[in-house]
Amino acid sequence: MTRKELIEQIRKKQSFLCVGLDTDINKIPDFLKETEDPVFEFNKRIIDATKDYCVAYKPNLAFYECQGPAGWESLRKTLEYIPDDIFTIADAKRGDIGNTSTYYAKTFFEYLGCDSVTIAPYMGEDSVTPFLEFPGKWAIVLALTSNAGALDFQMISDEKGKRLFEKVLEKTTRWGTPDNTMFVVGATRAEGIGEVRKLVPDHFFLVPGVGAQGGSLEDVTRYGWNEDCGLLVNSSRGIIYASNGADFAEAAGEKAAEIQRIMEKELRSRNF
Ligand SMILES: O=c1ccn([C@@H]2O[C@H](COP(=O)(O)O)[C@@H](O)[C@H]2O)c(=O)[nH]1
Repeated sequence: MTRKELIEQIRKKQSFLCVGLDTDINKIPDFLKETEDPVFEFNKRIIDATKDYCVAYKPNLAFYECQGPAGWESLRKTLEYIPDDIFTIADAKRGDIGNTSTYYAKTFFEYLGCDSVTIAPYMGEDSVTPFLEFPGKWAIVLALTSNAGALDFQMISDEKGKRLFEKVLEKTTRWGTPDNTMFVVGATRAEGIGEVRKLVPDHFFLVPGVGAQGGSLEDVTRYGWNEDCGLLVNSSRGIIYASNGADFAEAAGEKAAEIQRIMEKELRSRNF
């Protein structure tokens, strides 16, 4: 999906919500466990209930890979089921020597047909650029993450006071463009979102950390907004486990609709 198409979807749906498909087999309602593919059946119902309120889905690979070949099949079927006009993110946090990164890119972009994949940039240029060679596809590079451990490396400063996450932004913006690169910036660091926005005014941010991790949607919008919206805000557990009963899909739909209404207010107040 191109940037123009993504922005069109945000305008049309008045939403910049990404629903995280972190589908934990242990949290799936019992009645679905009797089906042939419980993870897919769960996701299918979540997608049916939430697709009108979101512009992106983000399956996190950990929840699928742990199931072996069956998990990969659940993931493949899920991605195939997601409507074509919704942006898909494989949250896989990949990146390796160039030759290997090319094959990761082929896996996510060609075999699974995802629009984007999350990238850990620690191995540098040749680990990231292979993901930028696929027209219409995106690399979503970890910049300032939402977890406590973000402080261990990302905030380390060099002798001039430049922090590691700033160096990541400076370098990666030279390798790609705002049409094929996004950055992960955690919602738990509202002031950090503002700092990143100043450094990269044009790029889209994937922002996890609202909902279960406590980040504020209003703060994310205040600090992260750019003239194209520039935000995809993810919530996983807060939506897909809004209820653990037979009404789980209905509850997920209600939660997604509630977030979309807040987003619509934010978008309209900026004449978007
Ligand atoms: O900085 C980061 C990067 C990725 N994540 C991932 O996003 C979701 C968040 O799930 P919630 O249930 O909404 O907390 C999950 O897949 C993480 O692995 C992140 O949280 N922070």
